[in-house]
Amino acid sequence: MGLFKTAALEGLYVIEDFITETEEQELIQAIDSRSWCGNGPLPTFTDFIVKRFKQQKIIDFEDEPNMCIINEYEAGQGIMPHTDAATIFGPIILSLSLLSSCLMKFTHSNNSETQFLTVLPPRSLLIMTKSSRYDYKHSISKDITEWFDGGENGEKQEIIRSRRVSLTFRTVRSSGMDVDISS
Ligand SMILES: O=C(O)CCC(=O)C(=O)O
Ligand SMILES: [Fe+2]
Repeated sequence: MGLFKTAALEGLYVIEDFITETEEQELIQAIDSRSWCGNGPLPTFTDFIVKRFKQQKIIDFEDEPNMCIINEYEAGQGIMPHTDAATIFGPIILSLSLLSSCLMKFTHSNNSETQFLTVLPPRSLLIMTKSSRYDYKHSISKDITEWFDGGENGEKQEIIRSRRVSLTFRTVRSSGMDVDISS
């Protein structure tokens, strides 16, 4: 398992093979077989992931995520640049990628020319903290084919996008819990 710090962006990490292929398949089956929208405790199929966060000391016990959002991207879909709301969510954002690789772009909020790209391979865990979490916007393009030339051996890596599912774990801050986001 390789933990690497991506492109010298403070607080950004990607852990490859955070889950196995079997676990990935089981998660997809669980996600595809039900409607998982709603409030309440995290779905039980995510229990082993949260346990692993603790085992690997990725989170402190008091920072245990209390929210998981599942995003699905078909080829040709992405997510616009944004910073996860600092007033609502805690300091650590964790995103587990399933099925397809993609590139995530980090653009500095005060200087759009300062950008970093990182590959999110399937089964990898993205850890976004500190500067990467607060000072940058993150986005995923709609491109079906992407190129990444920040690899270790300097070779360009081609990424062909297909269906990607991500599980993003966050801690809703207790003060944020009082915010009525339905109106
Ligand atoms: O799909 C991802 O990995 C990121 C999702 C995301 O940035 C969000 O839901 O705020
Ligand atoms: Fe986000």
